[in-house]
Amino acid sequence: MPALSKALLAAAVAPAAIGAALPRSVASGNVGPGMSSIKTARKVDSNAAGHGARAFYNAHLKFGATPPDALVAAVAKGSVVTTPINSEDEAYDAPVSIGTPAQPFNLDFDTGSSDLWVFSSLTPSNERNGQNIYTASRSSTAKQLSGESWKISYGDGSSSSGLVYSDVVTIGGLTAAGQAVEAASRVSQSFTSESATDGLVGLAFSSINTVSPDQQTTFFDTVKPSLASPVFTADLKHQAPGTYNFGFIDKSAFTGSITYTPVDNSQGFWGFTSTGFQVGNNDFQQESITGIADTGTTLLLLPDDVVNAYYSSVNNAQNDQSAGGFTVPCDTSLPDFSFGVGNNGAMITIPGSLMNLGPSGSGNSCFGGLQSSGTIGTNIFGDVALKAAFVVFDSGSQGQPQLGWASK
Ligand SMILES: Cc1noc(C)c1CN(C)Cc1cc2n(n1)CCN(c1cc(N)ncn1)C2
Repeated sequence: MPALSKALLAAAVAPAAIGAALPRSVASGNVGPGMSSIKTARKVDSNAAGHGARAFYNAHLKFGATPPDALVAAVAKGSVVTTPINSEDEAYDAPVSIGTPAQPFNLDFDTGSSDLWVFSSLTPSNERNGQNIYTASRSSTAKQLSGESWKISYGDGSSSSGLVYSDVVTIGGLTAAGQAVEAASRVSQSFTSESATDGLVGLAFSSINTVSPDQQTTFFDTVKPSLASPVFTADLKHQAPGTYNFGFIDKSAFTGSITYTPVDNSQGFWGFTSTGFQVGNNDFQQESITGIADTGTTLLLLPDDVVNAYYSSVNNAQNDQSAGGFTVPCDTSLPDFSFGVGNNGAMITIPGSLMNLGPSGSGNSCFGGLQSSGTIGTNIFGDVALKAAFVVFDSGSQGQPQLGWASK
């Protein structure tokens, strides 16, 4: 390409690029000598209604301007408290309202699945155990998606299935109108027994939502266009309330800096590769450990070599098949476990105290928080790992999805 036209092309692109970054009023006055402006047709996409507001809002922040109130209101953010369902931090529930008038639920936010499902008036009474139930006929905004159904099974063998409605879903002040609400017409025993949990909010990628024949979007994907930033964060705590935030990063919630690492979402999960591990103050062991960030799994499930390295440093630890895995003496102080993230040497350290999940149910031994990922087919960074970190689930603020990890 001859030099002149290359320069013109560069000049032609520059104002358009600057215009895209700045509020329109500034961009149109920005055409100077040797520059030209390109009128772009504004593509109106009803699904992306929030994109313009988000770009305008971010342009204000980028140039140190205070966004007008109306603009702040137009870019949504949400924040909801999440609480362990028991003293072993087996899962974390958060309050969710569905329908008009609002029907309240406590749902397990699960970054390892992508269905929002609830116990319902369709769930047989012998499969209920005090859970709140969704009754679509009592919601003026509920509409059944006719011909649609769902069926899901989880890594631990539990499962549920049912019919599908669209309704209004509100989490932490964020409202998703027309969200797919999957009403359970059956649930497996382990859900029946879990009286504290009324269902799940799937926060993995919508590509693995199970509604058929028309796959539905997760709550996060439904509200994403209106968010100030296409992210949510998980700040889980040990035996204490934590927080899920949507649309923003709370800089007061973590220490140091956030280290980002690319996400492989080809399987629908928040997949990433850890750079290795460290037991206590031993040397860091470089080892690519590919797995998923999964708030719906209680444990940290890693390869056998990692698990053996950890428990070989614990006196009287044993792989007790009657307990279902590695156990430790309950009065033992356990070594910390660290795993590497990103390519700058950053590590997340799980204190030894969080590596003990309490009585194993056999003898006076306690169940280890780190267990073998063995035959699962992937490693799983579940709650034992996630509660030691502030985790950013970023679906694309920089283009491709990424996970951010910070200590706290
Ligand atoms: C197990 C379990 N996890 O939290 C709780 C609560 C339990 C046990 N509880 C009695 C019942 C139960 C079983 C499951 N859940 N709840 C949550 C979803 N499950 C997942 C999600 C996911 N991403 N990966 C694997 N299973 C299985």
